[in-house]
Amino acid sequence: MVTTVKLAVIPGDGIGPEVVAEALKALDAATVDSGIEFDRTEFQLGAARYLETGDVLTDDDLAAIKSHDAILLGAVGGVPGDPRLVGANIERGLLLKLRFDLDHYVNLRPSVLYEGVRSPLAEPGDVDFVVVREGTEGPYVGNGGAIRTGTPAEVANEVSVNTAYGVERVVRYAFALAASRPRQKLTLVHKTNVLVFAGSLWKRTVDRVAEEYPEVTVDYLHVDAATIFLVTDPGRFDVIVTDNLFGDILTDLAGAISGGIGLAASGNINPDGTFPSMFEPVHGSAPDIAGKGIADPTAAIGSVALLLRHLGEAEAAERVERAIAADVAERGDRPRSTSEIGDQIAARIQALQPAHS
Ligand SMILES: NC(=O)C1=CN([C@@H]2O[C@H](COP(=O)(O)OP(=O)(O)OC[C@H]3O[C@@H](n4cnc5c(N)ncnc54)[C@H](O)[C@@H]3O)[C@@H](O)[C@H]2O)C=CC1
Ligand SMILES: CC(C)CC(=O)C(=O)O
Ligand SMILES: [Mg+2]
Repeated sequence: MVTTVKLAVIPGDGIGPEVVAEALKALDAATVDSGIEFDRTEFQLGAARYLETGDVLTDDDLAAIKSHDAILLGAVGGVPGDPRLVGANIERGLLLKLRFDLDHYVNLRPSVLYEGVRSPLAEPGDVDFVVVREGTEGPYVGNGGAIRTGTPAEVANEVSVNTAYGVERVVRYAFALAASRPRQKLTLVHKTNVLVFAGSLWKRTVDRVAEEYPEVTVDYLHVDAATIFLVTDPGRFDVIVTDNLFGDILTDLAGAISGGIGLAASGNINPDGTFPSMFEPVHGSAPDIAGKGIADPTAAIGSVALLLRHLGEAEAAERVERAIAADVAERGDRPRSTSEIGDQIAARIQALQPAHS
């Protein structure tokens, strides 16, 4: 019997469509002759659509996306500072709206330094950790405003929202993940010394849930110190749990130390299964390299592995991951185009036969 998965594909802007095309090659290669097939619908959303039509995300778009089983997204957003996009709020009105409305409260961002990949760190050691970034709260919720805008007396607020409900559910997810990994370690990253109200809620929640996981070693770092240790001793991290803003920043750094942002995959997960989860590279639309065919599609392909694992297709996910590991191990300094990398990873995926065949 073949299971059909309804997949919403949002290529987006800049390098988004370039890397999504390669991710779809990997998805096809991983699921050829398998028990799963993808019924794909493409949604043209992002800065380009906004400039053409004035729409960011209509109610019809949202309803249609919700009717799918999963989402694959490239990246959205134009050139930072483009005056035509001021006020359009593509990131908040599209990307964050999807994450919030589809209750993607876990933003899962693994970092592995694959063998053969060069890190900018002289002695990176064993880099293998996962950032569990809260995805629906924090300073990204749009709880703010400004007065006297444009005058010397302007005041702008952007208030971070942290609820007991929201913090507890992501902390519980992070503990369960830590308990399932060999090193069983969880690090809370926050700024409890200054952000005392939110910090206290996060710390108390971690301490309380920790009592249910005696096998998990719990550590705490202020976010500024965490940036030091990510660079000087990344091997100390296993699972990091943190808020939306800190997680956003730390995962670009994590991508950089693990060989580059072009390798960093992510999943916006709704663990309850009420809404479709969304898989995307950590990076943005990279307008500086868009259209040149030089974007690294590995992060988007890695996001396909996360998608497959989320759908319960562990064997196919593993083949994608093994193909990526084999590809990056042999990269060296040889320049390859986006499509060359995608073709070669897809060929490796196909060559790795399923264990049962
Ligand atoms: N999930 C999303 O859709 C995200 C969207 N954005 C949006 O993307 C636009 C550009 O944002 P930036 O801050 O410049 O971040 P960015 O991640 O797009 O680019 C930062 C740097 O990394 C490089 N880079 C990114 N992905 C790469 C890849 N796959 N291969 C090789 N190099 C890569 C870029 O060339 C650039 O030099 C903005 O409009 C921003 O709001 C930013 C982050 C995430
Ligand atoms: C709109 C931003 C929150 C996107 C981003 O930078 C991210 O999710 O990493
Ligand atoms: Mg980011």
